[in-house]
Amino acid sequence: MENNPTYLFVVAAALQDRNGNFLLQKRPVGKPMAGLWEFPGGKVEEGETPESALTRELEEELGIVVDASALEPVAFASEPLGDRHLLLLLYRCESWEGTVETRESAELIWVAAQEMDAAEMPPADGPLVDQLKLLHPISA
Ligand SMILES: Nc1nc2c([nH]c(=O)n2[C@@H]2O[C@H](COP(=O)(O)OP(=O)(O)OP(=O)(O)O)[C@@H](O)[C@H]2O)c(=O)[nH]1
Repeated sequence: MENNPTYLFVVAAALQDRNGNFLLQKRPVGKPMAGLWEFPGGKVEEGETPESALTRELEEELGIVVDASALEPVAFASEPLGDRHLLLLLYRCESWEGTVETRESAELIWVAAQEMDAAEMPPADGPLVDQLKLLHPISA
């Protein structure tokens, strides 16, 4: 019988602006996969729900306040990552309070899902981007 994998439980946001573009941030130097573009987010900590973890991460990383009810599940990734197994839940969010600005000296870009193939992203993100391409346009 195989050992159970150790899960790396991560939540991330596809923040969408009024033009339909999504926010990507560059992973800072010093972290694994530094330099790759990713959706803002991070690990779910003990005692947190996925949604509370994501609202915490968005405030820490970008200085915005998001209501959990504004997080719309859109895709997930499940795949080996090093000696662990990544479970990543991606939510779309198109409403928040405050102005998006990095609190972690990360580079930020707003980009259409159709243009994300040009951005170098972690391997788990390819299928997530494909799902974003299928989404309906944002509500007027
Ligand atoms: N935030 C985010 N993480 C991703 C994405 N794709 C992906 O494979 N990951 C992986 O998910 C994990 C997230 O961990 P992290 O180190 O960013 O989380 P964190 O902010 O809680 O980090 P820290 O507390 O260690 O500083 C990393 O292994 C990262 O490579 C993505 O699009 N966004």
